[in-house]
Amino acid sequence: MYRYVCKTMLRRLFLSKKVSYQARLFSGNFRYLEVLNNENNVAIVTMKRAPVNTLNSELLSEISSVLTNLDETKCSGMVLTSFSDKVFSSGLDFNEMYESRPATIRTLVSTILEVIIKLYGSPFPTVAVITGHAPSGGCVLSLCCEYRIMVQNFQIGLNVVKLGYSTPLSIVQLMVNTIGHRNAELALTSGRLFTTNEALRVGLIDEIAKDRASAFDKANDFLNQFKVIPPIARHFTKQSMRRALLQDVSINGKIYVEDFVSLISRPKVQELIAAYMANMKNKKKNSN
Ligand SMILES: CCCCC/C=C\C/C=C\CC/C=C/CC(=O)SCCNC(=O)CCNC(=O)[C@H](O)C(C)(C)COP(=O)(O)OP(=O)(O)OC[C@H]1O[C@@H](n2cnc3c(N)ncnc32)[C@H](O)[C@@H]1OP(=O)(O)O
Repeated sequence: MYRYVCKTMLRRLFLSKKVSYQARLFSGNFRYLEVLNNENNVAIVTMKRAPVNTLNSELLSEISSVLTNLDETKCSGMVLTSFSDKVFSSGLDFNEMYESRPATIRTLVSTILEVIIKLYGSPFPTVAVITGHAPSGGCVLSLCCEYRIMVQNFQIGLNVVKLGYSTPLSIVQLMVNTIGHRNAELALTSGRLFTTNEALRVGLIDEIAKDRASAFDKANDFLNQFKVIPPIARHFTKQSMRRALLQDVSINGKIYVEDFVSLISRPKVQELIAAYMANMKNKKKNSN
């Protein structure tokens, strides 16, 4: 009873201030995400898994829940960003891929697949405000958004070949849809990470911002243009543009996941991941 009264009072308080009750409650419910609604009913979703927003199953599953909820509550738009001014996301968590049981890798991979489907196919407009490096899985998250604004002097790209595994077909397609076939082939086969300036030149991002605040201004400008567009017309047009990839993933998703799990589990790939992790640690030690 006491909990009910408190909840009702909180709800009235939030509604009276015209602040989204749902989104406000969200911010307390997640371990690795903060979700706030702005005055335009745009959800600002901030990843906050310190230090570098490594994408483990828990963070991904939180993103997935938020996406479902934003769809159900008909938000007007979403900005995906990072708490950090250095890293947007460092990609999938090696700790869930290295020396892990296939079931652990499977959970990780199917959860990112779930996020990809929901984010790429979301009815509301989406913007990635990339406040730092966005390698691999970090780049994938931003590619699923409709618009990418990146702060200067960082790197973004899909470096997965360097880890010894091939880029899954649908991820290749995401890249091709964004930067074209030729540029995608060159980038993916070499595992290239682009600087912010290079990323703009090739079309991997849409705008450069000098800092977080200016990136948010640009994100608002992007989202505001949709105020005069009927949402259904916008949504169907987005679906038409994205249908091929979404259909492929919903039909073949399970096969992609299993392929990825068996690829990651190969001893050679495990060795490469171990070497890559050791190299990261060494770099850090030498720079200290
Ligand atoms: C659509 C259908 C799809 C079907 C297929 C299904 C699924 C496929 C899905 C997606 C495909 C996309 C593939 C993704 C694979 C990956 O994402 S693998 C991860 C690749 N990531 C990287 O290569 C980046 C590695 N990290 C860095 O380069 C740097 O950390 C950084 C991001 C540039 C930041 O540097 P900074 O100096 O600030 O920090 P540190 O390097 O000191 O890092 C801090 C701390 O965090 C640890 N760490 C960093 N990254 C990871 C990681 N990815 N996993 C685990 N741990 C990580 C690092 O070791 C440090 O730890 P500490 O020394 O203990 O403090």
